Amino acid sequence: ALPSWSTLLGPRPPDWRQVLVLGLDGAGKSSVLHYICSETAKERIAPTQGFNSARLYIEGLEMDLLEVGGSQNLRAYWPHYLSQAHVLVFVVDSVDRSRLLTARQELHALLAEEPRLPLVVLANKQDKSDALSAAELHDELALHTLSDQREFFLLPTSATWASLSTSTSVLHVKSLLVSLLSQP
Ligand SMILES: Nc1nc2c(ncn2[C@@H]2O[C@H](COP(=O)(O)OP(=O)(O)OP(=O)(O)O)[C@@H](O)[C@H]2O)c(=O)[nH]1
Ligand SMILES: [Mg+2]
Repeated sequence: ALPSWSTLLGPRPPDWRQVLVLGLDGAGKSSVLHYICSETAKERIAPTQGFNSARLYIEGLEMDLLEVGGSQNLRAYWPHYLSQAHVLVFVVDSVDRSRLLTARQELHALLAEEPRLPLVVLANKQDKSDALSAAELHDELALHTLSDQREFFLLPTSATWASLSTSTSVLHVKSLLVSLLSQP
């Protein structure tokens, strides 16, 4: 087994929170992270080969956002990070109909391991004209089967610079994370 964080670096500060960001390759995880952490235009975002992380200090919290890449060979690593996460953000490409079933299976496999981990599903790429709506994704991802015990949110998002000032801005995700993680 890998050594735990506390073995390596001592105990986490009490205001430390980890946001685990997962989802299939190309869903938009790195883009979401980028626009949550920096409101600057970015032309190209490369596929994540391993991990991608960012730290935010916000409203008294030290929030680490950890993305594990979504390509098939990296998905095997996903479950390893669940136990230290305070919330799971699962990003879905709302246009990628052919892989919705895969996304659903991967998501439910993760949820089965952590019955109480709060979940935020992002119906991403809402700026595209053929995007499924959040309500359609709710059905396709079988989110009605989630237990009442789990805190759960589903947000329509667009992780693009042009969308930062719109109703699907990822800045709403940032606010949601702050309010979720500020709870004692
Ligand atoms: N139009 C549009 N494009 C997006 C959006 N989010 C991401 N993209 C694009 O989709 C592609 C993949 O985005 P990434 O952020 O790299 O996806 P990822 O989930 O990090 O993928 P991996 O790192 O390979 O697992 C990039 O070309 C992004 O610019 C969105 O909301 N709208
Ligand atoms: Mg990425």
